[in-house]
Amino acid sequence: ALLERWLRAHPDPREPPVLHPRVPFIGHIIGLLTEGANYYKITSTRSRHPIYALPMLSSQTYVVTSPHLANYIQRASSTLLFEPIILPVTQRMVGFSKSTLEIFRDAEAKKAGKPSFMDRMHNLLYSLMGPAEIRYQGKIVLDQISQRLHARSDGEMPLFEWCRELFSEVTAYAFYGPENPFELYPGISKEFWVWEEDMIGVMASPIGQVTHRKAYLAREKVVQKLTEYLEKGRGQAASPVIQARIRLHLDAGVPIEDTARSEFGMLFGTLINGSITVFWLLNHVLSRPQLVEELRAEIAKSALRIDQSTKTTSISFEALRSACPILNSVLRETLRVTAPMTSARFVTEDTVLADTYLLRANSVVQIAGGVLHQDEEVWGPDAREFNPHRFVNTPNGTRTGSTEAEKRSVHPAAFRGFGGGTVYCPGRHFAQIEILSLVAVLLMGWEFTQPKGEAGIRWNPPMYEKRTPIGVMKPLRDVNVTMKRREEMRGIKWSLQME
Ligand code: HEM
Repeated sequence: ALLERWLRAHPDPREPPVLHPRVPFIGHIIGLLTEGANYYKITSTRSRHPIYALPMLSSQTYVVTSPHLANYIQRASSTLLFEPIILPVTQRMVGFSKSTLEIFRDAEAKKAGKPSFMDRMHNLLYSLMGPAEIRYQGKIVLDQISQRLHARSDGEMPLFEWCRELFSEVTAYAFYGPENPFELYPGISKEFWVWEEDMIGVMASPIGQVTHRKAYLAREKVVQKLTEYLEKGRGQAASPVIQARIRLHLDAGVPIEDTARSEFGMLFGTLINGSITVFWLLNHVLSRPQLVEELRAEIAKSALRIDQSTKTTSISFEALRSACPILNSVLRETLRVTAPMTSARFVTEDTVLADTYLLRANSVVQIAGGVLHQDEEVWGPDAREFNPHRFVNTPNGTRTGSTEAEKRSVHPAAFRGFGGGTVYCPGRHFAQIEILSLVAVLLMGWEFTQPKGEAGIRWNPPMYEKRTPIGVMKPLRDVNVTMKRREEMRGIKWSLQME
């Protein structure tokens, strides 16, 4: 307490204002653990500064709530690093060994000024997942979605569970090939989501295998199947990006089991945010009948082709991307209201931000996406509402307001759905192919009505806002619907195309 008092009395005047916890040392840690993504909203209401410091034990976390400063954080990528944060987090998440962690840290290469293991991984992902490189994999995922929807019969279902199963299976197929564990062992997808449900518990507990046994065992089952996948050489049919990742690991001397654990971490990136986003997008659209009609008209006009001779209806992803502004806007708006991304970076040396704020070495700085996404200054008075047309004119979004001056384009760093700067999600092009195409075919081909015996569909479940902010927020309950082919689309064969 004395030390804390001394530190409080001697801050550098350039340091961001400090928001002291109500319980000394650990108050903010307790707040984050109990309030999750919500906690930054609570502290930002108390602080009201564009950047402030939350002291935690002997260190501190700076929280950024202005798009202008978020932009500076993105640009200071030589001293504000993702790697010192993501490596220990991934190790706790997937459980690889200490020796593998050292291979990933690659101190030798860094000392010699050569690209480290993580640099090479970063370059590999960004070079193999660009819009052009991802087209072949895009075609596979679209074929998979078409085939699986054809095989589906009408009936009742829990929408979130259905979305995540379908999305997990088609995505795993596109990344890991036809002999991926999700394809060979149908129960594995469920195991993956059992782990996801309690992954924070497994990560936070020093003895997760005892205290959060169910989730821990589920993870180990998936890892075991991924290890078998690698041992049997099934990765040879994987996408180019996965083949290159596997080669990079094995060439660097990472054991097969830890390579499998690293791929388990990749599944976290590829499956979770996308599945949850599809659910929320459908929820926001299907609960607004007028928006459903508007989107159907947009897709029918710009992206749908009907071949009467073969009774095939095709939807072109390229047209969805470039000629369906409302659909694209709805995707970004869905992320804006459900994704409180925090872009955490480790401050490796004292850094002065925007010529004004001093960030101390060995601290953490986070961009509070959840706060930024609800800021009325940034988005206008309807910041807390879902506005499907917000991103129609520009991908950065337009501020709502009553005068022309108020209706200005939003700062490009305010939308945090895919991060930004050097850690701009490399999977975003692929996610866009899957999500836009899946939603478009569901809207054109199916109706979602209330299940028998129920008074209506219970749309808009509450979001799991109190979870530690790791991605798009999950719904706290599922939404039951009856999914039925539209009369005018019966007997039609669907084909999702890239072009
Ligand atoms: C809707 C779907 C998705 C969302 C909302 C999303 C969101 C994000 C965000 C916000 C970040 C930045 C994290 C930060 O700044 O700290 C990120 C990074 C990342 N994402 Fe995604 N993502 C999605 C889909 C995917 C897919 C399909 C992949 C598959 C490859 C992927 C792989 C990654 C990876 C590997 C990183 C870390 C990049 C690096 O180390 O530089 N994501 N994602």
